[in-house]
Amino acid sequence: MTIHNDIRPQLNLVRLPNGEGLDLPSYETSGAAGMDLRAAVAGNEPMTLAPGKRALVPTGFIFEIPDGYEAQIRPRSGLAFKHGITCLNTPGTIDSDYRGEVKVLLVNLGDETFEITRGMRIAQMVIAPVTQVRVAEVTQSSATARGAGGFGSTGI
Ligand SMILES: O=c1ccn([C@H]2C[C@H](O)[C@@H](COP(=O)(O)OP(=O)(O)OP(=O)(O)O)O2)c(=O)[nH]1
Repeated sequence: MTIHNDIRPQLNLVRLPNGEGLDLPSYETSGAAGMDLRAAVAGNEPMTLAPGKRALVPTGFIFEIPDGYEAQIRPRSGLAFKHGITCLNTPGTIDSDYRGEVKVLLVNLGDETFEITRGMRIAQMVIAPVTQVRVAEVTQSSATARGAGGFGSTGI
């Protein structure tokens, strides 16, 4: 019998044919919040992203996010700072019941064409707890000190 001392939730991954040979998503340091995701573009055919253009970049894996969690796909700050490469829909939401290939929606906000090569770490994925609520329609909202104040109502 195998005894598992690791109490972290388990993330099952299914490797797709285009993910053959790619490293698994991984935490780069022991305290990293996000796992880096790699581009599953063809090895002999890098994807080019011209300034202002967007592209859905495959990761080569199906992720089985554990029940009660979601995955958030976020940009890598280095790519954003150096090349203007970010996620258009940040944070992208991966639902726990999604069973398709996870893809990363990148956009080039820089002023030079960017080349995405196979295995390049293009984004990071944070696993976060999700709370679903019961929805109830009521006739009146409860009173609070803030009331309807917002958008700078407390001063800038
Ligand atoms: O960056 C992303 C965002 C989403 N997805 C996948 C996983 C997610 O569970 C599914 C649906 O995403 P979302 O809810 O953002 O899409 P939608 O536009 O609301 O479409 P749907 O009607 O399919 O929910 O698409 C990705 O692979 N990458």
